[in-house]
Amino acid sequence: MKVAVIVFPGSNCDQDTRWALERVGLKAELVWHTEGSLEGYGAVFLPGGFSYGDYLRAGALAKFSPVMGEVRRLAQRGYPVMGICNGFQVLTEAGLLPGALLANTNLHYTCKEVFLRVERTDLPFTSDYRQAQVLRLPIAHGEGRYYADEETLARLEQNRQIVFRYVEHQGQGGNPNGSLGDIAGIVNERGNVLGMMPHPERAVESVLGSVDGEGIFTSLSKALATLA
Ligand SMILES: NC(=O)CC[C@H](N)C(=O)O
Repeated sequence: MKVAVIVFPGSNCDQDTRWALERVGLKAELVWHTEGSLEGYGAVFLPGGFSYGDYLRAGALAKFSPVMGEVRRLAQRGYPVMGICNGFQVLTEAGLLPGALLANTNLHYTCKEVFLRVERTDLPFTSDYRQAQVLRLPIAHGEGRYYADEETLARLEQNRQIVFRYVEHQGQGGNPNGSLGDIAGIVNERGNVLGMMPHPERAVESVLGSVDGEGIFTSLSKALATLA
C-alpha cells in the first residue's frame, strides 16, 4: 500500500520522511497540497517544515489546502495519518487532533536532542516500541508548546491519548518547550491519527546520531501489511 507524504509550500522534511518510509520497504510518494484525491493511498504523512512560512500561526494556513479535505476523509475512515512537527501543528489547526502548539516558553526556535517516553505501544505507529521505552530524537521548532484546556487534558489522560512525553534521562533532556503534561505527541480517540513534535524521520540511521525513530516506520509497515 502506498503512503502519501503531503508537500505544502514551505515543507522541508518531505524528502526525509519519504526516505524513512522507503528504507523499511514502504512505497511512498510526495503529493502536492493542491491534489484533490488521495485514492489508492493507505496512509498519509504531513511532514515538518514551514508551511506558508508559518504566517499567522504555524499550520494555520495549511489547513485550508485542497488536499486537507481528503486527509480528513481518510482519517475519518480509520486510515493511519501522522503529522510530524509542522504536520502536528496542521493536524491541531485542522481540528483532527485536540489542543494547540504555542510558541516555546523560551520564545526561541529550539534545535536539540530530547528524550521521550513511549506511553502506548498498541498503535499502528508504535507497536515496535516497548512500553516506557525511552527514545532519543531531535526537535527543531519555534512553536512546540502543547496546550489544551484542563478538560481536554483530563480527557487525553483518561483515554490514554498521550503517546510520547518528554522525560529526563541520565540528567539530560526534560521538557524543552513548556508543553503541558510534558506532552510531545498525542493520538486521536480512535488511535489512527498521531501528531508529534520531535522528528523520528531524522533518527533512522546511526550516521544521523540515533536510530530511535525507526520504530515509527517499521510499526507502520507491519500495520499496513495486515491491512493489505
Ligand atoms: N521542524 C518543523 O516542522 C518546524 C515547525 C514550525 N515551523 C515551528 O517552527 O514551530
